[in-house]
Amino acid sequence: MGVPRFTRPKTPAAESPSPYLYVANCGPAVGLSYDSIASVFNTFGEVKGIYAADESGTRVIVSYFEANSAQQALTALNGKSCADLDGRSLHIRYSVIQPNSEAESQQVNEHIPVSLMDSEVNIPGLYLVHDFLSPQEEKELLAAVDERPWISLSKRRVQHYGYEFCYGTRNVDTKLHLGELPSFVSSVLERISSFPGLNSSTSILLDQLTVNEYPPGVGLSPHIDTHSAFEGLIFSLSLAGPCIMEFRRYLDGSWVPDAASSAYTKVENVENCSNLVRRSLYLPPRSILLLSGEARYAWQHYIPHHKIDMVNQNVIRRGARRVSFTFRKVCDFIVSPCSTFLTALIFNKYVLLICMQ
Ligand SMILES: O=C(O)CCC(=O)C(=O)O
Ligand SMILES: [Fe+2]
Repeated sequence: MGVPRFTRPKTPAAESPSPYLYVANCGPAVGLSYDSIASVFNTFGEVKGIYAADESGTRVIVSYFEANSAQQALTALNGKSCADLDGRSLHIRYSVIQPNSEAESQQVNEHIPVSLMDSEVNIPGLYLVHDFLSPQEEKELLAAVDERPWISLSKRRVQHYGYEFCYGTRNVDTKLHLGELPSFVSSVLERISSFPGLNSSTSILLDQLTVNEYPPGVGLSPHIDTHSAFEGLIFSLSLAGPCIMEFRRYLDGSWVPDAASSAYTKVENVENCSNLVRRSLYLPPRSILLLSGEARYAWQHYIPHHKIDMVNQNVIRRGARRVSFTFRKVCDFIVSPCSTFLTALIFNKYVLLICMQ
């Protein structure tokens, strides 16, 4: 957060000396840790930071305090084999700061530590259960959806069961019931009904399923599932490939009703990151995630658009595809932010409105 965004200059003319270097053939995906890169570049002057130049894991930005240090490093290291970096030949150019909007569209993010366990993420209401399915059950579920028609969105494919989710309104048409959830998810629903962590008296009724298929490098934009469309428990089963899911929440400030979605959104610009908290969780295949309470209502969740994820010091490839099954319960009545069916809950400093049964 708050880290400047850099890129490779588009034209050689833009390559005037700067304190920032774009270094190719260098990074965690080729076995070089940020620490080892920093120790080599530190010999030419004080390094301010090393950042991923993109999601490849093979290109980094080395940011110096002084342009002079960058110049020395470039002269000494460019195109030569570097003994302290496994003998790799680095390809180095000056880098430029990217305009914000461009950086945002590429979603070049500063890495945040990735948690493996729900308890490390420390978000109330978020639960992750590993190995919720066996490899055989995973195979059968994938085969079942692959036999059914997919709907192609611009970057991923989806299937809807129970009720169709409309991406334009981020809502469901409750009058258009597509039928019961398919029999191939019966055993999953049964296992969900005794989900660990939930109070045994909590009845778990789920009547909407969205299956998402993500090709490598495709993620999901930050969102909170529409408060008025779905009830309080959202289960997401991960199949085929892994990913990381990130969560973000504003620490303070006011939340306002969003007329289009009936969700609550924060007014300030997301790029003003000073009051934004982010967490990251690794979702392996066959795991299931539950978003409830604060995790469901207050935190946005999203999947960064990466082909590889850095999970601590390990490079994890996304795989040929990731397929998720998201189970939700559609709210039985239409609510608006002013509805008498709304009640206010206070989570930390801000107010959220949720629909009551
Ligand atoms: O793919 C996932 O695990 C999450 C999908 C999701 O957040 C959604 O459909 O709202
Ligand atoms: Fe979601």
